[in-house]
Amino acid sequence: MVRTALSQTILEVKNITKRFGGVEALRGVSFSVKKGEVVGLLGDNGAGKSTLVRCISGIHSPDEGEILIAGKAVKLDSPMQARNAGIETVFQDLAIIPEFDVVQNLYLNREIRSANPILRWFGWLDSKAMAKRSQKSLNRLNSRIPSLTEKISNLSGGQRQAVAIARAVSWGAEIVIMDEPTAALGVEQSAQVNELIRLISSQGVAVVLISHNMQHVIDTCDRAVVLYQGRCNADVAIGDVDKNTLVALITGAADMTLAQPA
Ligand SMILES: Nc1ncnc2c1ncn2[C@@H]1O[C@H](COP(=O)(O)OP(=O)(O)OP(=O)(O)O)[C@@H](O)[C@H]1O
Repeated sequence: MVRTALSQTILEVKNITKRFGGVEALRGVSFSVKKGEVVGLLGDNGAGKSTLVRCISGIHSPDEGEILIAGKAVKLDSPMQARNAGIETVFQDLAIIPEFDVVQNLYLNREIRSANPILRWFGWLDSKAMAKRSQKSLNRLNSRIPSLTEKISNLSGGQRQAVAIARAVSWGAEIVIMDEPTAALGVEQSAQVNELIRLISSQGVAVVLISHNMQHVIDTCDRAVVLYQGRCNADVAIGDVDKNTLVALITGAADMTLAQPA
């Protein structure tokens, strides 16, 4: 599926190198993502995908290279700095608390405190405001979540993903990175998550998606960036490749480095 991405480049990763002792996990990786674009980040086990995502999320500091947001170089030395730069990452564990309800999870660590100074002093939260804004965020995503007061443990895997994605975009993220969002889901739930990814991209959010599922990549992404042994092996429009080519790029049987845009 190919959609017209908005033309402004929002994320640029330039020549990122990251070493762990003697292991060079990333060797001069560059790629960029436009507003509203969905880019698949592919690669075999150990290719460097998680390390790259961790550099963009402020968890690892690259040894070399730079990251630009909307054309400006940014220092992402902590997850908070990445968040402040408009980058949200939905990791596989989703970082949601099963015993908490939907609103509590959407506002986890960012609770709205009561407007009343006395109640505020006692640490009271503004539940009404959080519920109202949560409803708005979920409406924006055409949510199928039954109730805001539903405990996360009662939701399906796809609905949990939806809560994690809603939390990411409800804070105004311009770039959302997702690590294997459909890995643990069945066919129908995966399709719903894909729909959600397309929806946020149509609202201008740039999405970087780690996936090992080629059909998912073909169905959801505009472009694929393939890592092989820490290097960028290809940066291709999904319309220009088929599943077999993607697999060949991932295993290193093919290399489209020369075909990449300058
Ligand atoms: N904290 C670390 N310390 C040492 N080596 C690391 C560390 N993190 C990653 N590596 C190494 O860096 C390389 C890239 O690993 P990375 O986890 O980024 O790959 P990946 O593409 O995400 O793999 P997978 O699909 O299996 O998650 C591997 O050789 C890995 O062993």
